[in-house]
Amino acid sequence: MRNLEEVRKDIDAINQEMVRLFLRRMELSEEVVRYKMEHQLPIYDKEREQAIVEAMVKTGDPGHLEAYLRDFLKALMEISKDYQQEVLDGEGP
Ligand SMILES: O=C(O)C(=O)C[C@]1(C(=O)O)C=C[C@@H](O)C=C1
Repeated sequence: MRNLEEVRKDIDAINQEMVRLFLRRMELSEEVVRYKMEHQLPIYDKEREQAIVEAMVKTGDPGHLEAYLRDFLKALMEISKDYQQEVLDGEGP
């Protein structure tokens, strides 16, 4: 078994990548909501969310971690929608 410090180093590296990707995803989410505002479309798109989760479960092949992957993706989209609502309300950048 590897020691705690080594494993934490790997987690730190993953966190760095994830933060970069998360912030990029949020930028794209803002782009989407600005499009939606212009075209009078609702923030919430149930079909799109379901399609994302199913596609990621299929390609990610998470095995026994499937429920956690589903929770992770749903949490990401909740955060994305919160941000979109903020932009819509005019509180965004
Ligand atoms: O694809 C969209 O329509 C988005 O607004 C993006 C996004 C997401 O964060 O993935 C957010 C809200 C929608 O309910 C679906 C997906």
